Amino acid sequence: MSPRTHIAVLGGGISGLSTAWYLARTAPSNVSISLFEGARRTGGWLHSDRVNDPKHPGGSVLLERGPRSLRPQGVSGLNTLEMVKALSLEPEPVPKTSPAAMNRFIFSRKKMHKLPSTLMGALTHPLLATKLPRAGLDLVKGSCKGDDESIQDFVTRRFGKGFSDDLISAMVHGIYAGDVSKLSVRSTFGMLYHLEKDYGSVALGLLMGGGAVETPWDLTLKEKIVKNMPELKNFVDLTSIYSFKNGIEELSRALEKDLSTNKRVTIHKESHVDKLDFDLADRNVRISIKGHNPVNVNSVISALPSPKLQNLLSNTYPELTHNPSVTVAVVNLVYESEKAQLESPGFGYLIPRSENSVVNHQGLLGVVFDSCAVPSQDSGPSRDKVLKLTAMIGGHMFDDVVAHQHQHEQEQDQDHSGASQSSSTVATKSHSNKNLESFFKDSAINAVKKHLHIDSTPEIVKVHINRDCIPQYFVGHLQRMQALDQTLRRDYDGLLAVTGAGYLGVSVNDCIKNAREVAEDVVSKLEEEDDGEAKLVGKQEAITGLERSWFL
Ligand SMILES: C=Cc1c2[nH]c(c1C)Cc1[nH]c(c(CCC(=O)O)c1C)Cc1[nH]c(c(C)c1CCC(=O)O)Cc1[nH]c(c(C)c1C=C)C2
Repeated sequence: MSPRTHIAVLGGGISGLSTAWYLARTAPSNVSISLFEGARRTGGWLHSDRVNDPKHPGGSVLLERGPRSLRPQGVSGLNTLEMVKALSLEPEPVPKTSPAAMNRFIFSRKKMHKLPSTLMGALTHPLLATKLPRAGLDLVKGSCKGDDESIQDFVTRRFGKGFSDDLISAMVHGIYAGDVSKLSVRSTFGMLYHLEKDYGSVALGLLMGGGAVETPWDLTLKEKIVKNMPELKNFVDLTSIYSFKNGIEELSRALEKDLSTNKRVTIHKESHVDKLDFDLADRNVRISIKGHNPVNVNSVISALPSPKLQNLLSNTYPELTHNPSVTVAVVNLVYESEKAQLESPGFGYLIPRSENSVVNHQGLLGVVFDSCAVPSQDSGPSRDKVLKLTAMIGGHMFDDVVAHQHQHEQEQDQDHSGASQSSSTVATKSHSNKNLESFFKDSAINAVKKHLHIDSTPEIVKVHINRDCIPQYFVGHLQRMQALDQTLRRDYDGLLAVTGAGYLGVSVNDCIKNAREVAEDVVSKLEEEDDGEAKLVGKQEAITGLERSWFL
């Protein structure tokens, strides 16, 4: 029986791989799936490297570039765990009782402070003690008049000026590497928005047990997973975060391996998709690929960054290009543990915006204590003999930091040569990139000296600049996603759906859950024909991948 319905997935990141995987698990056998991976996935934010340890022959350390752990809690956490089990991966759990689970810090006013672990803890945090009388405002303040506002405006309106400068801006650095004055409160901290809308006060709403943001689809999914895999409950109850021996990237590798053994799935590696042409009457999409013959399919699910999708379309959708993505420089530092120890073990520390002009003019977002956060990833003699730290730099401050550094370089060059630069642009650029990496390296080492009092020289230093790695949900994001939902439905009638970190959640768990939702929805639109085979048909409620934007 030859396949009659062909679905294409664009993008080889965790969202694209998960979408293809869920399609392969749920679509009837006559449906074929093509995954166009695009640029090399290993260049991405979820990449892990294993590096030989020069001081301990035979030993190796794992260096991560981006998020290094997953949370098992909530419906999205449970959903990822179910995938982990289905792929026979072995999670390395970090128990709730470990220092990494209990101690997250914020460096402010020359001191480390423990980050609160609950929203109520945040409202009564010592860093905010002087502002507490204003926090009482939350109980009497009215709700936001519009549909959205920045995190800073929300927090200032409810709790008074200054709240967002310390605690909140630091937390926003640790998840979005973003700017509290630009990010949408509704899309990033939906719980706060809903507590205010439903109870008129964040504190009151919390006391009343409110704030959960779960769609009907989430609730059904949770019920299904808990019923089918009751054994996950124990793991969730005991585990704060988990990773894998070879890092988070094990998940993408396992998905790719599983897909490559499935006869219905074709993986087009390093395929550069140029253009998408839609024929609504024939229900066909023509995919043009650089250097290859075009491929015709019945439906496309794009898991590409949204500006990349815009480049493939004839129509213009401002919603795809409104939000920028930030660049984060990641500096992995490996010290010999005999010479370098943490005073307070934990997950790491974050730097708030308010510290920026004082100690953090170099754009430091925070530092992860890797060997404490996810122990057990280093092998052989390196285990327990290294202190691994990762500094994250830039984010929303990246361009300013780079501009500042270039200006500094030019001033130094002029001082040395007494003349302005005359080298070619290319030479200047590569020279600057090298200088930039060495600047990030020095910034990271100096920050660790200053904040953690670690003076020894690191044995391994790796700098990686993750370009455009975290999409920034600016104010009005959800409304733009709702508008996009309507226009995609109108213009493509189910021939194009979208998923990925640029739309409805940046976390790995969100990306996987949203991939599942779009894949299962597309499969549910397959209609059985007289001969018993399944075919994709156009319908009033064609799938776009953005349906849940109406429930958030
Ligand atoms: C210092 C900067 C960063 C640190 N992690 C990230 C940045 C930019 C990236 C990141 N962190 C989280 C996410 C989303 C979830 C995911 O995909 O796993 C992303 C993209 C999770 C996260 N990290 C912190 C918090 C409070 C959260 C939310 C969920 C959770 O509680 O796990 C805090 C945090 N991040 C970093 C540090 C050093 C830190 C706390 C001390 C590093």
